[in-house]
Amino acid sequence: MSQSCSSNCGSCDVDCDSREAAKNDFLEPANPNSNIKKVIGVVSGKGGVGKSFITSYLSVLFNRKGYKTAILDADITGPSIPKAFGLHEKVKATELGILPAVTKTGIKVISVNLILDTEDTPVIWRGPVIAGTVKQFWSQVIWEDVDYMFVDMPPGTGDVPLTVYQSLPLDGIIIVTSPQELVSMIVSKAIKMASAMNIPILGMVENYSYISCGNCGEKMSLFGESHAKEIADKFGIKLLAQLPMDQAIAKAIDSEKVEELEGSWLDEAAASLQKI
Ligand SMILES: Nc1ncnc2c1ncn2[C@@H]1O[C@H](COP(=O)(O)OP(=O)(O)OP(=O)(O)O)[C@@H](O)[C@H]1O
Repeated sequence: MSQSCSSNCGSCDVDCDSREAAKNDFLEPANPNSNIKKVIGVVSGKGGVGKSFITSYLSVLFNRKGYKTAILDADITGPSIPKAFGLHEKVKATELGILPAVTKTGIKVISVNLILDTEDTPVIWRGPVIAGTVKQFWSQVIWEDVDYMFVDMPPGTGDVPLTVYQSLPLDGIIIVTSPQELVSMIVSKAIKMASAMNIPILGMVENYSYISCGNCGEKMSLFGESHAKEIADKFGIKLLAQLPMDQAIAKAIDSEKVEELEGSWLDEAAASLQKI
């Protein structure tokens, strides 16, 4: 702590014990029966860039490596994780807490769609209720023996990402983007929000970077020249991967078989994230 500390972290940028204590004030306690080693948030500046696919496939890769893996779907109004894994049964609860669903290969999942009466029931809840649900997914679910948890965040920089940043002990986030998004200020906002909250940014993933010609294999950019590297360099962030728009990906998600998908697109990203 600096000698001139006023205990007001909002007006000071020194990274000291006092700031760490202030940050921990908002942390939601995990269920007493949980044991979670690492928590990685997956965020995007806007919707539809493939954040849920990246969350799902990273989990699949970590699970294949032998890590006990889990997904907390914090995208309450647009949950797409259960469908990618073909999970449709409601989760059960005991007096100790909620038991997460388990996918065919053993990935633990919680999502609002595993709780609602029907999957097409819209979530018409106000912000604080949505944020409260995310906290409950952390504190009331029994996350027994998890090496890596991936949190699929709602897009944008609103109330729920803020709640996740404050309530969950994130080890870091990755930012998913697409070439067209980069021409706007949106990615910068997401990066700046995480920095303002002192959340480490582990890297950036650009989805829909190109398509490969089925005949000659030539890579074609659909949305013009990528600025991913430029943005990553500007903020001193690692560009972890650039993924193509690939029919096999869309097909695996649509047929609820993301666990059967084979592709090396995120291998290097996963190897880098393993080091945190
Ligand atoms: N690289 C890709 N190639 C082909 N299809 C993809 C790719 N990435 C994602 N998709 C498909 O695009 C759609 C949107 O992806 P996804 O749900 O992951 O986006 P999102 O960013 O999580 O959206 P939201 O923020 O609205 O939840 C899905 O149907 C998914 O299967």
